[in-house]
Amino acid sequence: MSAVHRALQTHFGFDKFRSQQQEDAVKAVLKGDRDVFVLMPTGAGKSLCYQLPALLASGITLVISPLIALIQDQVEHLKALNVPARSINSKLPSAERREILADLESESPRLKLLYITPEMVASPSFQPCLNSLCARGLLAYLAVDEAHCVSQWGHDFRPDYLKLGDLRSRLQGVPCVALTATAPKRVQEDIERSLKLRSPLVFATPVFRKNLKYDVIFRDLLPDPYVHLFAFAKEALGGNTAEKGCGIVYCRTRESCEEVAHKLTKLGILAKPYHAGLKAGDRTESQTDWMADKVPVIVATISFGMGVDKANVRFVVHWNLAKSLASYYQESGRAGRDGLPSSCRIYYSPKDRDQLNFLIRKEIARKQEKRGSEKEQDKAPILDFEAMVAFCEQEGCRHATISQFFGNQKPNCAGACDFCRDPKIVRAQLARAAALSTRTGPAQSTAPRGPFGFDPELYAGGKKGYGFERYDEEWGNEEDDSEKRKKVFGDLFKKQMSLRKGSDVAKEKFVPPDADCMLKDASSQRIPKLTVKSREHCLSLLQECLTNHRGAAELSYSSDTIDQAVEIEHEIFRASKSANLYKAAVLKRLKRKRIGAGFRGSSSLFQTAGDFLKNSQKETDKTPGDPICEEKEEVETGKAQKMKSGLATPADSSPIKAKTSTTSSLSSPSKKLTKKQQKLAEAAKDMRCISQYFGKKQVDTTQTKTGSAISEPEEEGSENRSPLPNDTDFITINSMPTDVENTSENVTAVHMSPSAEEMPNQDETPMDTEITSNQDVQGENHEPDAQQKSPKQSHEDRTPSPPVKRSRALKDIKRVTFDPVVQETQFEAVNGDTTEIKKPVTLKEAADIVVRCLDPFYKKGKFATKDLFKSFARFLSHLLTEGKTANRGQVKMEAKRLIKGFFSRIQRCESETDWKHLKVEDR
Ligand SMILES: Nc1ncnc2c1ncn2[C@@H]1O[C@H](COP(=O)(O)OP(=O)(O)OP(=O)(O)O)[C@@H](O)[C@H]1O
Ligand SMILES: [Zn+2]
Repeated sequence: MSAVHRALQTHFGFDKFRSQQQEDAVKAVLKGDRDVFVLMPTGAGKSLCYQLPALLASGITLVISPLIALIQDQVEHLKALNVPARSINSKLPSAERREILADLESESPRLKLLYITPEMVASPSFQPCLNSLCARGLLAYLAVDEAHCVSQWGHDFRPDYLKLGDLRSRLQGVPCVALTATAPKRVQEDIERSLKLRSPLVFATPVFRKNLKYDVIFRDLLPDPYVHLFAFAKEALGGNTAEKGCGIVYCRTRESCEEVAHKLTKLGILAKPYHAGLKAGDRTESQTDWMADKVPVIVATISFGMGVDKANVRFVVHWNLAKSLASYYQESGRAGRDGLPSSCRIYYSPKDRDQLNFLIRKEIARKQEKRGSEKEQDKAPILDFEAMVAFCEQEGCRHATISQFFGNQKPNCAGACDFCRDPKIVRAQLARAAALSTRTGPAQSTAPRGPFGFDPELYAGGKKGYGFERYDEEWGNEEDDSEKRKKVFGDLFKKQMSLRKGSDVAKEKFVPPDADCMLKDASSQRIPKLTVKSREHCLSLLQECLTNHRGAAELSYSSDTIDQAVEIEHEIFRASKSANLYKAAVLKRLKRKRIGAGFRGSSSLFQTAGDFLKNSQKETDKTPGDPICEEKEEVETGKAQKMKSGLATPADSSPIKAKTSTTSSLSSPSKKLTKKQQKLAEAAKDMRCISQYFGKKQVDTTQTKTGSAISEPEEEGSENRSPLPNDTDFITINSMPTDVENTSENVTAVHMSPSAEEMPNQDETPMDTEITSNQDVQGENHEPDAQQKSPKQSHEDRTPSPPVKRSRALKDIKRVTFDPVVQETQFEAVNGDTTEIKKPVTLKEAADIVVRCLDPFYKKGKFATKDLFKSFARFLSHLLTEGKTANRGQVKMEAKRLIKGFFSRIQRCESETDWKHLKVEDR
């Protein structure tokens, strides 16, 4: 037996080395002629690579370790083995410190290993001791544990580790051993450079594990991802004839853990969730049941798995993307530790990618704001994440990507990944995914800007580090809507106040999208002054337009129209150079669609679901592809028809529109508008709708002349001169792009004078209705807006009113509502209370109302499936219309009451039986 093996046995009690790498590394260190770099996974036994040589060499090994806690562990462990190891640190009692220093100063110190933090190494108090050891040639090795801390690319970067380069220079002739777990190539290079390792011998555990089969499935392309996952898990576990095996599904949120576990169990594989939201007892039970093979699948956030070493993990699924390729390798590496074939799969979704990308950037920005500066290291999480995304979106061997990422040679995959097994399938999947999304590159949506791609001013300060672990725990705990609203209001208010004080708000603070923001490129600030809220509002208009186009029978508001609207909005966003051009393009889309939409050929106020279906079918036949893009203007579509078609946007429901609606439906349902008139009216509505949301400076020439309102149109890119709330962009007539020039002129005309020529029915509106509406607007709706009003606006509100019509038009125009939900509610309240009082809602209208009321619940995961959501919406719509003649307001109230009652009794809708009782009890 060699001296090394004997020492291994005597001092550490091990019969053999754990791996060839470990033995080779120990021997290389012992030889002492070269620096050594040890790259092995956690738990592989790296420490032994310097501890054993330290015992065999003469002199002292100085071990740098980043944390006192880690040091204490190591020292305790070595002391228990009777190895003379000590540490000098700030927590050490002074008597002990004196004792250690005395030993180190002695002629032949007893100590073999001295553990120390990088801060202590650099501290003046330690310098005499260090110099003395150096001068007397008593330093055997310099060991740098957790060497990745030296790299700015590493997630644990410690500035004091950089000083180790200087130390290294002072310790000429003392071999250095750097140790870290598997690290990306660029981190390895950084370590070598920073620690001034001289052509080190590298001992690295190869990352390639041929028993692991990697693949990526695009989740959005699947008809039912849960069924897909179930089939995969079943196969990986060996079907029914399986010997005991188990699997892990990693999710980012608590909700998805619950959801996936529930689905798998329902489909036939017992699965338990594991996340920080569970009671400690339940969490432990999930883990112990899984460890004991009582439950085959654990569905967990990434907090699960630390220290879990289970050999028979047959699959590791990532339902959500990992934050970096390094993390993914580590997490997926929990599969197949027994060496048997196992599978690692990612259910990839670009939406998921965008969300995580946003979170990562937000976290970095938080950190930057906290520290007040950007640093090189800020780039690391982005690059790591981009590597993860590239892994999913690539056409190439997955194993090769991982190996090369960690600086290993390209391995012989031999069909252990989807690409090597069948590249055609991977390519086909990518092509389908590309067709589904207009997006092409991984980092496109949040293209880096500024030195590190971030504007540190963008986000609020954070509480701790990058804290990625928080993603898995807090992602699902979003503030509720009212909180968000309050925040938006609060921010606007503050901004207003600072403007009033004349403070210099040089740069608009970008309000980042909420976590559940559906916009693509949501955090992009490419278009100056275009806010997320504005975009979201436009999205909702497009979505609504699409929904109405398709019809309530499909109840498509909830899913595919959303996706479609998201695509259209994004397309407009990408193609627009300025906020005004963006808005004009949205307007154009809405306008086109509206003019062509509605219930063609029908002038009846009442339409059966059957008629509706027929109409929408006709429409579908006529307009293949993008329903918004393909227009067919129909001159004969009457106002009443349009109103009835359910194209009710917030502005559609405005008093002006309500009035028009009433009169048209009461007095002249068959009255035809000329094509131009119709365009004018529609443009007016659309413009008002968008403008109201954008909180525009609506230019009314009367106002302009009297100087009581905004006197100058805002110019593109100019600073805010307006005292109006600044969440907003401004549509002004002068700055409207040429392609909507006619429209904007007409808008002016309508706003200036909603005369009979443009809106022929208005004159027929009874005055009392008008006044009532106006009072409603003031009485019910001013309150929420109060904070946002500028002094000027308030002043205007107090000035004597012009004639009623104009006064009301101006009220609408000046109204600044930042929250589309609030706005919508307000307008609907007006609408319901006054103008449509006698008009019974159709099934389709009821469906619109129901879907809108129900949508927030769906988004909060209150429905087990989308189908359940649709089904429930359908059920409620029928319930609310069958044998009843209620108006919109009543239907809405009733819908809200039913939904509220429903969810007060159940946590989550799991099946159709959940609402069976509704008819009996609640109606
Ligand atoms: N040759 C060996 N035979 C058996 N056990 C070993 C051997 N070498 C090390 N070990 C044990 O393996 C465990 C992990 O070792 P160690 O803590 O050195 O891992 P590591 O690679 O440094 O991990 P980390 O990255 O967490 O620091 C320890 O309990 C250690 O005692
Ligand atoms: Zn491969």
